[in-house]
Amino acid sequence: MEEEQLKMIMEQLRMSASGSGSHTSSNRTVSKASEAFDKATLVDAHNLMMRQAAEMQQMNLYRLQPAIVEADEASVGLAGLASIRIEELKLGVHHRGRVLYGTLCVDAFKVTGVISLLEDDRGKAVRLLVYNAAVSSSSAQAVRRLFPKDRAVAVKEPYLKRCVDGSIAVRVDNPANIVTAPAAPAPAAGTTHAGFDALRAEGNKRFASQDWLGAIELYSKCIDAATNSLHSSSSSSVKQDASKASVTTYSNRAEAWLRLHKFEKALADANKALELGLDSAPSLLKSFHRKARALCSLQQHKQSCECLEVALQQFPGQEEIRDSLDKCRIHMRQSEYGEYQSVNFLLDDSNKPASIPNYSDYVGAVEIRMADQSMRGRGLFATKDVQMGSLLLVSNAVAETQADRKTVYLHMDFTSRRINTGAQEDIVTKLVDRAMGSPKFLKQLNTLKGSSSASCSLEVPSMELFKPNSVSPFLTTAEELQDESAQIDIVRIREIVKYNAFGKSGTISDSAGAKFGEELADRSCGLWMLPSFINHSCIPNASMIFLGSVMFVHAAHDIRAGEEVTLPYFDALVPYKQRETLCSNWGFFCLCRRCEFERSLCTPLRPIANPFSALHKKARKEFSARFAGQLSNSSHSPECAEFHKLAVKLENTLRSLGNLAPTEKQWIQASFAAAYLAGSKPFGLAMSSDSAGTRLPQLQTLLNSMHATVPGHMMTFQVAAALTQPAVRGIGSDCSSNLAQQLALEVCTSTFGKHNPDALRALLQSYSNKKLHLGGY
Ligand SMILES: C[S@@+](CC[C@H](N)C(=O)[O-])C[C@H]1O[C@@H](n2cnc3c(N)ncnc32)[C@H](O)[C@@H]1O
Repeated sequence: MEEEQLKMIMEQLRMSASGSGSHTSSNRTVSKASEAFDKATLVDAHNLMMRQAAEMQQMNLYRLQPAIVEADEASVGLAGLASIRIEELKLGVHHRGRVLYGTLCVDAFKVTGVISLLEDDRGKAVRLLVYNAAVSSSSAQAVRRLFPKDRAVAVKEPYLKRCVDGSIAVRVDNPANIVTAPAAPAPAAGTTHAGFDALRAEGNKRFASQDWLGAIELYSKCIDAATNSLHSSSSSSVKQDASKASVTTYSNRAEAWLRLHKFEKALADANKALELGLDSAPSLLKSFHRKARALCSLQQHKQSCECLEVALQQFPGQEEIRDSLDKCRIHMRQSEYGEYQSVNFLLDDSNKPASIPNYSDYVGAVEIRMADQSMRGRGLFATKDVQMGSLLLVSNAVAETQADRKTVYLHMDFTSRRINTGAQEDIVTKLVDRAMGSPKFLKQLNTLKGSSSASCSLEVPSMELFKPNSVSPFLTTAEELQDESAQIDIVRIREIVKYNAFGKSGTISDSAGAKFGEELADRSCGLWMLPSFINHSCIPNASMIFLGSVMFVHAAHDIRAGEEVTLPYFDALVPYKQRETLCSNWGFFCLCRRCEFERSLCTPLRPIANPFSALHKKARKEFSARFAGQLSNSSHSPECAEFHKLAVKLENTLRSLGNLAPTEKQWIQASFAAAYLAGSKPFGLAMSSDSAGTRLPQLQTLLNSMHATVPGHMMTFQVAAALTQPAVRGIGSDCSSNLAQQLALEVCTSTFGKHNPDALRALLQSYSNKKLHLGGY
């Protein structure tokens, strides 16, 4: 990416995001409110901006996914807000307790935020800037559907700001602060059979062109018209037509909601279609399927199975339902008993991201409790003794971004006048979108740490909220759905992302933490609900792997009942100072035994730690290159000699430190593992002792240290996999011993969970052959 180009684009966007570009000729500096709210002038400016935005998009240099957060933005309920007119709005004021009603009088478009124009009942207009609305920037259609022309809207607690060019606009950072009125009722033509069919057919056309919102709008009109006819017509044939039309259309709308990942709405529509139940078999079948899919996506696998069992009773010969039921039962076993056949996928030669199966959530023998050290807040604890490799939980990402190299996520902070980039911005938008219409999801989300304030005051939420198949008492009530967005607080959501989201590709720069929005490298990032309660340790007892966007957490060592489950938040196979910085990015200071010990050795280790930290990335790279099948290649990077020297120096320092406990020595060796590896015989320099005769630890000894310190680390697994390779065994290390082979299997169990020895060996072999491509540290 050309930095200059990016800077230029950001600047253009910054201008247009502030209202309109100062380069737009038709924009004048306006000072008087009466001029500022003149509809004709504003429509002209709007149309010009829209054309310019389209031109910019045609340049198609980058796909920009911007999001902006500025003020404190908790959304309140509509009830009790007093209305305010456009001319009464005051500049720079957040009109608390007020609501602005109006009609969207132009086609909306999106640059950094959605831009539209709101007209009130006095014919005055004001530009509307809506940020963080989850509409794909590439789809002008989706923007128009979300903010349709001629639609009545209410803007809660409007905030009027002056833009850089002098124009003024109502700025909305939290999309939950805009309530769009339902579409106008269906025209009279819809009250005949042909009319219903026409509306539904038009909806189906929109559906076929993947305009889900457009389809939903037409389906809704069809349902309204059918319902009106049912109530108002005296003709029994019209009533029958109306009832048939609404059953099919509810079912179709359920599918459109499914496509939009609005599972609660999909479930409500599928339920309605089944309740009315007068439909012909194909539509009824589809409704069962749609209900089952919605329940499955809501992690209600038991209910999903029940739904399909009822369907099978009604349609005994239906193979499709039988197939779905079989699949659903697999999910049921996953979610209830943790029975996953993930190893099959891991060992499948053709394993590709696109073929990753759907996995259900699972909650094993863990619960949330207050952590022992109160400043750690809540943590996840084992409820019984668990063995190494036991599955603790499986969690689907609730929001994830897998950005490619062409996608740039922008964060424009107008308060600090900074523009940052980071995939976390996209997560915020996705979470807001998901929270709209899902009170249960919002409830779950709001249990996560979302501020820097005292961790000890955090509440311990009920585990029922996170367990798959648990419905009651978190059913969505009609009341909750009425003002579904009332609780969405975008500032809090942004903070939640800051404290809980992380990258999964396993490099230091990919981890999110408090580096929110600042790293161009933050391209992959996600949020997992229950795993967000797991605290960090530099000597963790759990490990995580990702299959697609699903996180599997295993016990990486035996864990006793009542013990806290911990994970490394970052690559913890690095020396103390690096870990300290990474912890501080997450907003805490680590008090684990390893950190306390290494802190006490900062002075003697400094001559090694400083040069190592500068070269650490190179060491990792060298190791990875050597590991990736080039072991026979005798060439190595010039730094290898440097790593070797550092490793020798470290061994001598450890010796001079006298009586270190074996665990303490292992911690230090693990911190500098990359230096040992890149400077060692099999992976780097072809020698294992220096001229003075200092011997470096054997590979197996080093592996033991890494495994004892950060089990489940990908580099640890790679070393274990290498131990099983003849190329490494042949170098005269102690790798061929049974003990070494046993250790390799143990490391594999820590990383991938319990499997039979043959499967573990196959995994080690498969990794050696580079067939596995997984996230994790
Ligand atoms: C993903 S959350 C973990 C759950 C959190 N403890 C809670 O109560 O919600 C990350 C936050 O937990 C706290 N934390 C995690 N590990 C910690 C540790 N080892 N020491 C102190 N605080 C820690 C920090 O405040 C961090 O920002």
